[in-house]
Amino acid sequence: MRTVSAAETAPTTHPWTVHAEGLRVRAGRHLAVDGLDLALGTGVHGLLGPNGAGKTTLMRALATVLEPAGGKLTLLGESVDGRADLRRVRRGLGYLPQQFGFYPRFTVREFVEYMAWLKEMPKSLVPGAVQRAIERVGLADRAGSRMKTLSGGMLRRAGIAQAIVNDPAILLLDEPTVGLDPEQRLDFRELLRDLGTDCCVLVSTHLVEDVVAACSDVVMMHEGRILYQGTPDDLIAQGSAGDAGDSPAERGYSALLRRHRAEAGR
Ligand SMILES: Nc1ncnc2c1ncn2[C@@H]1O[C@H](COP(=O)(O)OP(=O)(O)OP(=O)(O)O)[C@@H](O)[C@H]1O
Repeated sequence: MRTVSAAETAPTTHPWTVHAEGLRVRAGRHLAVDGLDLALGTGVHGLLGPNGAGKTTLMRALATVLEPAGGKLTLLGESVDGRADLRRVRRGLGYLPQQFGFYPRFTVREFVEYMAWLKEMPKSLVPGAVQRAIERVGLADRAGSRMKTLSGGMLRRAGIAQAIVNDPAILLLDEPTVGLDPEQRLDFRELLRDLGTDCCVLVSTHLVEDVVAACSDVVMMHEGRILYQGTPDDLIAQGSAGDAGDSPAERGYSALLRRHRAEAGR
């Protein structure tokens, strides 16, 4: 039986949650996203690609931190361009950047509350939402600890808590498993699957195994474009015994890159 990807099961009568056509985005002076087409609906989408593929730049554009330099980008049915009022879209977004800033003297609870306030959440909903987000990432027993006293993995989890506090419709997680120990990674996969039941989650990672375990859809980027989109099973089917990698999914990933580079004459 063929597994169906989230992109295929998304309703066709509604706009995609995330839709890009010929999208171009600059990182500094470099055109890091260059003619990218992408359609994402509800589910967990794993974003893979070699260093410098443009994953972070794409994430930053979807988070409305970077303005597109060209092409079309639609988020939650709203067109994102220089003239757009992005407040409604931003209220529906959650974003964990690769590096995020915080006041070191804030407690975990204060940090997540502060982010809820920045997202313009109704005041009466904040305490409950903050508590729920902190519990979901397994930090309830550290809610009163100052951010500066947390380990790297705990900081990452606090970052995820702030990203989900507003129950976003689009959740963007840029390398969220960096610094997590193996047990936390397993918990995180479960959290991802749970979040993906009613949210469009895009998670960038170099850990192909996390994608296979937790994602319904694999999106692979190379040189600013989408090289491949399919299910984890489809990704695995791309590889063979001779391809580089320690697992069937890694071999599928290597095979796709190898073929693409061969076709491009590199
Ligand atoms: N501020 C900048 N100025 C110039 N070039 C940049 C800037 N930021 C990124 N780039 C370049 O843009 C390209 C894409 O970078 P990006 O960080 O989006 O890739 P990535 O896929 O997230 O990489 P990684 O897996 O290493 O995090 C790279 O070639 C990078 O060197």
